[in-house]
Amino acid sequence: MTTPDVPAARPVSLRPEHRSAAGAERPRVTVLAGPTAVGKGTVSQFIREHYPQVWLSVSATTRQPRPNEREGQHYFFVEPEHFDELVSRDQMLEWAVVHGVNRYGTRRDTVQRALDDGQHVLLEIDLQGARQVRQAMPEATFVFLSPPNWDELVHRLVGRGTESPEEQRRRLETARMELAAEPEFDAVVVNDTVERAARELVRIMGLDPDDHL
Ligand SMILES: Nc1nc2c(ncn2[C@@H]2O[C@H](COP(=O)(O)OP(=O)(O)O)[C@@H](O)[C@H]2O)c(=O)[nH]1
Ligand SMILES: Nc1ncnc2c1ncn2[C@@H]1O[C@H](COP(=O)(O)OP(=O)(O)O)[C@@H](O)[C@H]1O
Repeated sequence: MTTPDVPAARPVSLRPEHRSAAGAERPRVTVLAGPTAVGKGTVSQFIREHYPQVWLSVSATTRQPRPNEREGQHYFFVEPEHFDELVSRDQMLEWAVVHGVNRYGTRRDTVQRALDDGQHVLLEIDLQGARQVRQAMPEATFVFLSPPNWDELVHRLVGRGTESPEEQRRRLETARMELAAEPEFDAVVVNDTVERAARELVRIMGLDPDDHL
């Protein structure tokens, strides 16, 4: 995990109308973070399929697409030069180098547009990005997705089979650090089963988990 040398994140505006009716203090932006392979992508995908009332941000990344991934659906796959340009033009709400090589970031304008449209925004990002959003938007809700236990996390990482043993070791080292950051978050959701975790997350967002497709 590398901390990028970026200036303090500039906020998108969170006006009163960006807060839900459930409470004046409940913001419409929720950040979901957690260690590698805990199931962030899986829970996010469940929410994408079942809760269209949630606007799930699509990140830009410099990494190569995996065979099952679609441009604009999982990520916007961009060249490193394009990513540089987005950063230098201050178009990233947050960004980070994740797992040592690739950059990932959230575009400020798309988040702003979703908020202006009255949507409930969910950002699935890494810990470094969550900390940047915390600076930019302290009113947002920060949710940590946690594994039932360490062995299950290892099992999920190995079972996914997308990383070499060397890369798995590296990610597990990072995961230990990430797990230690749990107290920084407003809420912890244990990803025991995908549906239960997704429902809990939706409830934390101030939405009705029974209101789904
Ligand atoms: N900071 C930041 N992290 C992101 C963003 N999008 C994805 N990530 C994180 O990047 C990491 C790698 O994601 P990915 O390449 O899909 O690999 P995987 O999560 O290990 O399957 C995960 O921890 C994501 O949460 C983003 O826009 N900003
Ligand atoms: N609740 C769960 N129970 C069992 N396996 C899960 C669960 N959530 C995710 N997985 C599996 O764990 C692996 C890692 O999930 P993924 O969503 O890729 O993690 P992340 O995005 O956090 O890196 C995948 O193989 C996925 O199918």
